[in-house]
Formats: sequence, structure tokens, C-alpha cells
Amino acid sequence: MGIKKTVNSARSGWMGAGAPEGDIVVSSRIRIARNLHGYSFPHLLDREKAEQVIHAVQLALENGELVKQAGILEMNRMAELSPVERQILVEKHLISPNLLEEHEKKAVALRDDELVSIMVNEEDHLRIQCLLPGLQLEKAWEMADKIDDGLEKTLDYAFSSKYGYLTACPTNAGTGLRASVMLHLPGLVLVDQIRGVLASISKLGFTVRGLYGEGTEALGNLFQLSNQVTLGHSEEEIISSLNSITGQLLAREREARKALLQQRREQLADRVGRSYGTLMHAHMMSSEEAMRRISDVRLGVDLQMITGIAPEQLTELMVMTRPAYLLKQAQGDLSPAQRDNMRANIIRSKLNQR
Ligand SMILES: Nc1ncnc2c1ncn2[C@@H]1O[C@H](COP(=O)(O)OP(=O)(O)OP(=O)(O)O)[C@@H](O)[C@H]1O
Repeated sequence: MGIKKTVNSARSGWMGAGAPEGDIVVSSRIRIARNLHGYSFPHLLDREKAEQVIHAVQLALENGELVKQAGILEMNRMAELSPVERQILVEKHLISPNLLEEHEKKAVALRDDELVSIMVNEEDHLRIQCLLPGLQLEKAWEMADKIDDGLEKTLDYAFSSKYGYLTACPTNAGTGLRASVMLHLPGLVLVDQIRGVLASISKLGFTVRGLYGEGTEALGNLFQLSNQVTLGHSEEEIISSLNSITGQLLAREREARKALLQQRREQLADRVGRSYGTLMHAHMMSSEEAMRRISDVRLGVDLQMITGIAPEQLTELMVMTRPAYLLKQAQGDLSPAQRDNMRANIIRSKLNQR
């Protein structure tokens, strides 16, 4: 159990089946940024102080009341994990890439179902994250809020009556809340409307990020949409406006899919079929090609052009084909060609299992 199970399996609690709007919304994430009063922000902490912060959070998590409310969160120091294991946590979206830098000062507390993780000494002392399948921002918020309240009973948070919760980057001050949804938008990409749609969203105070968050690229037609500002809006307002923008995007994506079915059905079926065939039979596959083909097949599954595959199997496959997960399975180094071969083998065997 614990972290070893997490890094040995590509499956995660947030890939659950039958989630609301699960044909387009892969997952919903709430993260709350908090800092401890009396300590410098993480980038200024030396190792000893950083360890004190980790220890304080660990003690707070062991509090009986909090365990009853939120379950057991096991603290894992980043230094106790191998570089490959750390990278797998990023590939599973349980930590952000930031936690890999200066990792000797950082830690993550994880719940066994992987729906809750608390990053310690990331950009802020605490980053409480709740990740759920489909569109479930309110539920994720309720979970995060409960944990935050529980922790605040023991920890002395840095708070100002003027600015709210204080954070290392001013854009996170106030509520410290980032709400985000990971969306699969192949329809809007195929009808060539994605750029316009994303540009208009950024004018409304939302930001679109790539697959692993800030500074990363969008792969497999997956986009992460989140609020830009946390100050001056309540948590409920932030979540409600993200829900409403997401609703509009869902409508646009569904329209695009409908138009593709009506106007380019055979081209679409050909694209989906070719990608499915390639995934089922190829022996060499780059990571970029895998993401692209998995996205096509996911669209085919959503449009019932392909039956017998569940969307969450494809989400799992995305993690299974990422570089660190492959290295872990190989238990040693892989050349780029060996990696491409192993990736193709894993995909074939996973898709042929059904
Ligand atoms: N809806 C989502 N589903 C799955 N993973 C997500 C989602 N939103 C964000 N993530 C993951 O969370 C991590 C952090 O993302 P991001 O950098 O956007 O947020 P952040 O660290 O909270 O923001 P910042 O530090 O810029 O305030 C990344 O690994 C990203 O993949």
C-alpha cells in the first residue's frame, strides 16, 4: 500500500467511471495554497526549516479529528523516492513539476485513493489538491475545504485581514484557490475553432494550460482551464464562473462533434479507425503519436464509433505510455527505440485485453 502502490500502477482514483460530463471533462481539480506564519516562503527556506514545515504538516495530518474527516494522508519526502518515481507522480497528475526542483526540501502527503494530495514546500508551504473524475468542482471544493479547516485547527496559517491568505506569488493571495478542469476538445481542434475559443476565454479571466499545468504543452487535445485571479472573489464565485465557462465550452465541443458527424462523417470514421488500427497493431510508437491516437480513439468511443472500450481505460493508457512509467516497468534504462517499442507493446496488450 501507500506510495509504492501509487508509483507501480497507472490507474488512479480520479479516472473513475461514469463521471458527470465524462465524455469531455476528464477531471476537476481544486487546489488551495496556504503558508505557515513565522516561516519564509519555500524558495527562501533552508533545508532545516523546510523539514520543520514538513514535520508540522505531518503532525497536523495525524490529528484524530482530521483523520476521521479526511482519511489517512501519508507523508512522503521527495528525497525518499527515485527520480523515476517522482516523475510518475507528475505523470499521474498527483504533484506538479515544481515539486521535482530542489526536491530535498519537498514532500507530498497522499491519500490511498489518490483523490487527495498535499504538496509541501512547492511554491507555497501547502498546496492542498483534490482531484475528481468528470465535472465535480463543488464536490472537490467541499473535500478540500474540509481538509483545510481541519489543518487550520492545528497549523497557524499566514493570513492578513486585508489580503486574505498570503502566498508566495501575489496572484494566489486571497482565497489561494485554483479551480481547474481538464477538457478533451478534439472536436474544436478538428473544426479549427480552438484558437478563437481559447483566446476569448483568456479575456474572461481564465487561463488555459497544457497537460502538466503552467508552462507545459497541450498534448492529446487535452486542455486545462483554470481561474487566473484568486483575490476579490469568493471561492463559490470562482467555482461557479468556471462551471459556467465549462458549460459553454461543452456546448461548443458538442456542436463541433455534431457538425463533424453531419458533414465529415466518413473522414472522421477514417481518422478514428486508422488510429484504432495503429494502436492495435503498431510495434513502434512515440509518446506524441500515442497521445494523438488515443485522443482519436477516445473521440470514437464518445461518438459510439468504437464500442467495448471505456474512456477511463484510455486515460489510464495515457499514463501508461508516458516516459517515466515505461522506465519503471523496464526496471532499467531504455534507448528511445526500446521505449517506442515498449510503448506500442503496452498499448497493444491493453487494448487486446478487453
Ligand atoms: N483538472 C485537472 N486534472 C488533472 N490534473 C490537473 C488539472 N488541473 C491541473 N492539474 C495538474 O496539476 C498540476 C499543477 O497545475 P498548474 O501549474 O496549472 O496549477 P498550480 O500549480 O495550482 O498553479 P500555480 O502554481 O500556477 O498557481 C499539474 O501537474 C497539472 O497537470
